[in-house]
Amino acid sequence: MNISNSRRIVIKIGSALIAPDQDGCRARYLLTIAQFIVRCRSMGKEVVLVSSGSVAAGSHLFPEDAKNSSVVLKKAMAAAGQTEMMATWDRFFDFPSAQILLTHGDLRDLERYNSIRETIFTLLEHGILPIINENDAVTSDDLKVGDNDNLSAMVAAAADADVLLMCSDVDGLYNKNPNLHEDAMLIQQVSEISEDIYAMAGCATSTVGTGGMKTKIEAAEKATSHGISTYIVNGFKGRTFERLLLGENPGTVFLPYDEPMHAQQHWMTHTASEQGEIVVEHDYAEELKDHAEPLAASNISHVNGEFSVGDTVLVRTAKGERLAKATTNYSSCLLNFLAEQEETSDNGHLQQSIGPVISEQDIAILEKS
Ligand SMILES: Nc1ncnc2c1ncn2[C@@H]1O[C@H](COP(=O)(O)OP(=O)(O)O)[C@@H](O)[C@H]1O
Ligand SMILES: N[C@@H](CCC(=O)OP(=O)(O)O)C(=O)O
Repeated sequence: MNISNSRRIVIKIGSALIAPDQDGCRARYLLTIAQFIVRCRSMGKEVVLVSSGSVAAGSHLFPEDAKNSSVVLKKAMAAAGQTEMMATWDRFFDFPSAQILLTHGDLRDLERYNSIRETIFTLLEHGILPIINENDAVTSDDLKVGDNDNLSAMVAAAADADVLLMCSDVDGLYNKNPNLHEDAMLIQQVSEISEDIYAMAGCATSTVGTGGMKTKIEAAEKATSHGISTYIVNGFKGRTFERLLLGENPGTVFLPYDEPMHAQQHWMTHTASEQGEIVVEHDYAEELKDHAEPLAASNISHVNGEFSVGDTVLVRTAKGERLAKATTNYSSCLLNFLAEQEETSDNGHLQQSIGPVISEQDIAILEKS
């Protein structure tokens, strides 16, 4: 899938394109990108924008010595910069745009995730451009995605997009950081995201970027496993967008999986985070390596952490091997109670009397890492 034959595109814009001088938003690069969005829409494609840059855009409103800033100041910069960024985007368009600010706390909760999907679909249906960013002003370590590359991949999956386009400050993925190595070579196509691909990725070298190439590869893995073709391209160059409209690849393309995951399995694997762990007996672990099997209470060795009915849990072996993520039908409290009864009283049959702790369709088997 390329831009010319795509139906729904998520475009992610890095901070350096929004605020290249780190003193507020600049139109220098955004104008070309906005024109690209207008062209895509006039070709009948639906576009969702994931825009970074609120911190970079807001930093000039704070004293110079605050720039190497504390987390609290960064949140304040994000809150102030977000309005400036939205106003800048809005100036370029003669159609309405809408702001959606998200945290990982929102995306990993299935009810809120579905509500986000509905909002995106309704906006698109009415010709409104959704502009999404992490809600940096309210996040904590526990709640945040932390970088907009991974956020854009989660959004692309939620929006049922067929292309994810990450616009950065380099031409694509190189075999090593091109800003540090003159002989670095551009990788034009990645058909499988292996450890070797991750090994090529370094950190961000700009003062405004977050995550560098590592988070872009993580994002590509999330998106391609959902069947979404993923591009990393240079947003500084106008030619990038002309080539994309011609159906060409001006940067690096990551090919989608031949057999993408089902939506719920994808959400569990790549978006939901585990609330606790269920450690399973050896025989069940062996079966799970082959195929998803309902988990009976008697297959459980013990549980770790606190979780409620409907939460996502990690299923692992006693040795720590990560086997699957799954939705649990019982709380940790009830499972601990049953285990206690099994050990201390004649009520061991209680374990047999309940239904599966995890149902077959609620298991997402994890690839071996
Ligand atoms: N193998 C690599 N190929 C390309 N860029 C790399 C690589 N390793 C590290 N980088 C760095 O990643 C940066 C892009 O990431 P980042 O600064 O987070 O951009 P953005 O703001 O677009 O998300 C590049 O400017 C470069 O310094
Ligand atoms: N949410 C942050 C952006 C975080 C981020 O991932 O930045 P970038 O690496 O420039 O895409 C902000 O708006 O400043």
